[in-house]
Amino acid sequence: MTETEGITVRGLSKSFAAVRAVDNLTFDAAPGTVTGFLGPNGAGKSTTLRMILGLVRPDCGTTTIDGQSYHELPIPAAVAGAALDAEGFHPGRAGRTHLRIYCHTSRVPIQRADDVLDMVGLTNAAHRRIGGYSLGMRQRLALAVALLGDPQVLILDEPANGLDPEGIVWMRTLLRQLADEGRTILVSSHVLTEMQHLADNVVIINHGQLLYQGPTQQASVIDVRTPQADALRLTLAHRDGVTIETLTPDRLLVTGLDAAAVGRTAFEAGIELAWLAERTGSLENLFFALTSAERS
Ligand SMILES: Nc1ncnc2c1ncn2[C@@H]1O[C@H](COP(=O)(O)OP(=O)(O)OP(=O)(O)O)[C@@H](O)[C@H]1O
Repeated sequence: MTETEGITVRGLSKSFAAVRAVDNLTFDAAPGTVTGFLGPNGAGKSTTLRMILGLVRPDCGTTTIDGQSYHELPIPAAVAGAALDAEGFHPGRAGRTHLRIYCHTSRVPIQRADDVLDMVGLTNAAHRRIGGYSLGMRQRLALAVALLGDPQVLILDEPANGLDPEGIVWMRTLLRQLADEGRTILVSSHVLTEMQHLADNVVIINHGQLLYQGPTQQASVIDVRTPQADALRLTLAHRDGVTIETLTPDRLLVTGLDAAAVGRTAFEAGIELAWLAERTGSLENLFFALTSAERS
């Protein structure tokens, strides 16, 4: 494994007919960390991951892995491994045969198939037909495929889906170990409590737009009411790392600043505040505060 620059996403947009699946999205996933990629159903997570992997062409914007677009990578499997779903396996094939075929197409030594089977705990099922695998076993096999090229970057779409509690702990331990080795792990999930334990940083999106990027543990959101919401929005918007969600015409949710910084900025700009609260705590609180904007 060599040095990596992680994943960058810059101004990424994609529409399918009238649906704006991803809307001017910018974020990073850094080496040595697990980045949780969160959002409600239909938020645009899978479309984003597919654009990073060169499977969907963006309308505009760029994504890089290790400083290059996916298509520019000389041996993609050696740089980025992906597990996008646990379907699409040939049911009549044994797990080991499936991996050996991938070894061939990915230009990886055939012995690597047994190594990754061992890593994902499927050695005993290596000769069984995939059609007889449980969903959790297929998830492990998908992860094994992603690991074949010993990549610096792993992109996983809902990898814990179908795993039992023991499997979830196993996955968490493995991903943590891979990140500690300096790899970049980008993992989408609906399981917020799991992300609280696993992810160093989270990226939360809704309607294809970034709502929050930051450390999981310090995740907090400032809930602010002001009769001058437009003015406050304009004043805060130019700050790096700040995202602002308009809940109602007089209420904003601000991330990327603490309550004192929001209050000070408003004071300095002569903007009246009616109410200011910092919501900290679980990732779940932050997620629901941010994604409930249109329900308020
Ligand atoms: N190939 C496609 N053709 C048409 N619309 C699409 C296509 N792919 C995605 N979409 C739409 O784009 C939006 C974002 O979908 P996407 O699958 O990226 O979201 P997601 O966050 O991964 O959702 P989920 O958590 O449910 O998997 C949705 O409205 C979806 O219906």
